[in-house]
Amino acid sequence: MIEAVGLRKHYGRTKAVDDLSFTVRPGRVTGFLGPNGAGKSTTMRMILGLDTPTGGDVKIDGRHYADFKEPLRKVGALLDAKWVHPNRSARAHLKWLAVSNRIPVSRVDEVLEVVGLSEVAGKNAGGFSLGMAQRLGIAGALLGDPEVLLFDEPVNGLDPEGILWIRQFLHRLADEGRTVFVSSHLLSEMAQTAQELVVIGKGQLIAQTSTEQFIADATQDHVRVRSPQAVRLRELLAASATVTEDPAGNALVVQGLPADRIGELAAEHGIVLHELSPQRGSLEEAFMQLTRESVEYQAH
Ligand SMILES: Nc1ncnc2c1ncn2[C@@H]1O[C@H](COP(=O)(O)OP(=O)(O)OP(=O)(O)O)[C@@H](O)[C@H]1O
Repeated sequence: MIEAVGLRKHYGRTKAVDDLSFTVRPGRVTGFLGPNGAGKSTTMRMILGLDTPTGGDVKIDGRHYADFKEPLRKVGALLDAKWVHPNRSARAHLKWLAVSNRIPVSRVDEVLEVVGLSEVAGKNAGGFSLGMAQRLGIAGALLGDPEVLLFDEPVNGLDPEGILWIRQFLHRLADEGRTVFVSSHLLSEMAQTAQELVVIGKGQLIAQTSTEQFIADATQDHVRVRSPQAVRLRELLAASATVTEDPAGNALVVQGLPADRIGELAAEHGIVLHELSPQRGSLEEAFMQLTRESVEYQAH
């Protein structure tokens, strides 16, 4: 379990992380979500003891990262996939990591197998595609068979196949009971990957909730209705719903009544409908709206 309490990191006048508290539990994939510059990487670096907090605290199972005698056995992390010696083979890179962390070298071939790199293990990592480099980074994170795993933007720049592989792999790690904390600036991606979300904007917590709940709260369903008797229909619906017009002014936008009920009401009053279509709010729009609000809220 990862627990941050009142965590802060200030760079001069920039509050990269500002009084941030959250908890990441085992057995689930927890998405760490926020727009670019929200403070995700800074927070991850503080979890790993690579940055010292200006204030507050973050602990892993009640201890600071630096207090673990063999940290790679407790926490594995992928912060930058390009962090590898270009002239070293994948196997040599992992062996070096294993030896310098007193992890049995036999583990190297195991993790290469787990991430599907066994066949290219002897090739220079410098020639790897981004997807292969990500897999090698993940293999490094898994060397110590850690309970806690941190991944910073692991799907950035990957093709759909690579994204799917990472998504399934993260689920597998969580199903094994590990704590999996993965950052992204894309809500649509996280919606498919994470079961829990920690959402931040401008270094502050916006929400910590299940992904399902976050999406339900963030997106508002509505129904688009077109009718040649729009004025009458609008009066009728306004008694039990919120009715506005779409920006082009050629349809009513109804919130608070399902499409079925709108159709029934129109029929009961002999109103002709040309369109009756349920709409779902866009995840990305809702997310941008939420994070924008947090910025404005902070400014006031
Ligand atoms: N070493 C540093 N010195 C000064 N400012 C920094 C430093 N590291 C980060 N910042 C600033 O802190 C803020 C948060 O940055 P951070 O990289 O943690 O955000 P992020 O959410 O990971 O963004 P991204 O998705 O772009 O990686 C930004 O305004 C950034 O410019």
